[in-house]
Amino acid sequence: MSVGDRNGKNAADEVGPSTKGSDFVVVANRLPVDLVTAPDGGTRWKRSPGGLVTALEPILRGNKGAWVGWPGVADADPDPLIEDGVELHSVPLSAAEVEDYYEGFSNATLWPLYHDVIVKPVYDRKWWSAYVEVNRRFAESAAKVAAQGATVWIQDYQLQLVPKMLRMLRPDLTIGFFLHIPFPPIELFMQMPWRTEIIEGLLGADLIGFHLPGGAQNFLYLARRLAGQPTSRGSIGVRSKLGVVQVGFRSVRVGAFPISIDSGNLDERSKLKSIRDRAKQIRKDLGNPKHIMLGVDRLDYTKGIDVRLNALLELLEEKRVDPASVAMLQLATPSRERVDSYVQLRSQVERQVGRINGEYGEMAHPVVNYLHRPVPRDELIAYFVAADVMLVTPFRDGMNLVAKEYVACRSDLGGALVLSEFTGAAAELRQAYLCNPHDLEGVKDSIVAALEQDRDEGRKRMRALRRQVLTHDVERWAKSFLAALSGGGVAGSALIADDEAETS
Ligand SMILES: Nc1nc2c(ncn2[C@@H]2O[C@H](COP(=O)(O)OP(=O)(O)O)[C@@H](O)[C@H]2O)c(=O)[nH]1
Ligand SMILES: O=P(O)(O)OC[C@H]1O[C@H](O[C@H]2O[C@H](CO)[C@@H](O)[C@H](O)[C@H]2O)[C@H](O)[C@@H](O)[C@@H]1O
Repeated sequence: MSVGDRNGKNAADEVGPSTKGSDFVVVANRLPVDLVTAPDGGTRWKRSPGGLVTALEPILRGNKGAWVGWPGVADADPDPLIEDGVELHSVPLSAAEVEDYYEGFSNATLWPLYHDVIVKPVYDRKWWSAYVEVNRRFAESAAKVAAQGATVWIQDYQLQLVPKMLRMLRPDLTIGFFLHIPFPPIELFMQMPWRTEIIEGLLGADLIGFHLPGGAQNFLYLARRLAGQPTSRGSIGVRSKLGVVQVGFRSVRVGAFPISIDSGNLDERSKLKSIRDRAKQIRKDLGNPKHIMLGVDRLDYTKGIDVRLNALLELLEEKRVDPASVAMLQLATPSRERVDSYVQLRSQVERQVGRINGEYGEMAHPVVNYLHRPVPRDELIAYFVAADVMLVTPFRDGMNLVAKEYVACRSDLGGALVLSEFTGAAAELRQAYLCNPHDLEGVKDSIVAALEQDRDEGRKRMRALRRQVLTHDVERWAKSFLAALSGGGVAGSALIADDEAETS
């Protein structure tokens, strides 16, 4: 989506809500663009950060659909506009709602609960009320925008009540829901005071998608246990063998659809001379080290940035890595900056960077080059091309698109990927140097193995990784989900109720 420096209110192609409505509507917490305030006080649109936008952008461009979402700043209510043929409809949030619904319930309750309770989730009744109210507003907006019989695809944990709310407003719609983060194990989910409301909210959809079969399986169990609905018994496959929850006369299907990237486009861009030249310049600017190590993440405690910094520090202390031969580049994009756990993480990471550089850096040559700001897309691609070792070490991650992007950028078959087993991507990228982020010695060994890999072994691994990423792109993800939503896919077999499941 090409987003220029346009004023949010005065764009030439603003539209009123279409009278007929759209046949394909995406509903997500964020619009694919953010409204930002310029130094002169005016507003302009800027591309939003994060994997979700990266993933859905090509599909919408091709479908001339509509997108319902928050414009990214409190109290803004821009008129609808058309961007690359896609109608963008804003759902405004007040400052109090940003605090309670977005920073609070979405990112200090659901996010940590669904990511293995890495930090303790906060259960606050006021936040829950805001979540219900904002979900209702998203449902009402989607109900207005969708044409008769349209397909509506709701995205992610911020909007888990929308499927049921929307179905009540518009029973004519086909409703899909996709969860971009892990769906937690039963023992953790049961902490949630509003657990039944969330499961029932999701059951308003016709198809509920997860990245991995394990998440789908967790959901089936909870639908039986908390909503008391019979479910299918068979195991769920990847893009195959859907599960079923019987809700009255409706069959709600449940499946695993691992998301991916626009790998063809990245492969092409990474071969551009301008990007290759920039990659060479980056190596030069870093002092021509033997090895460049790279981390690219939102500054989030799930991503394990602290793990890789600890590993590097110990490797330097143990002289297993020579500070003169490596340069690490860590891009940590600002994220959820007013949430406590994120504020604490920033201090921790910056202390670690300072310690490594204080002890092992040289004048004008720090070991860790740390950037706490977003960089343009082509600059990021040049980082991927330049990096000898890509470090992806989350404690838990729904997918992790960065791992796939690195692979897509390595048509030279160079580079090595160190990848946490606790990412969704690890299920597909088996030829990476897999590691357990809770096992520091294991992480260190994986980093050393990647740094010291034999050229032929590295090429063999990268060739296999690329085969996977180039043949399983974001288009395949969307098509497989939408095909199943429109009736394709193999349903599970016999239905079981909770009492039978407990004994089986
Ligand atoms: N252009 C640009 N993209 C970034 C930057 N930092 C992260 N990204 C992109 O944001 C996405 C992150 O997705 P993912 O790894 O799945 O993690 P998520 O942040 O939890 O969604 C990837 O597509 C990254 O390339 C940045 O500084 N600039
Ligand atoms: O909108 P923010 O609060 O700034 O956060 C950015 C996005 O982060 C999450 O991304 C997830 O989706 C990726 C694509 O499926 C996946 O690869 C990654 O593992 C997830 O963490 C979040 O789910 C999005 O809703 C946010 O927009």
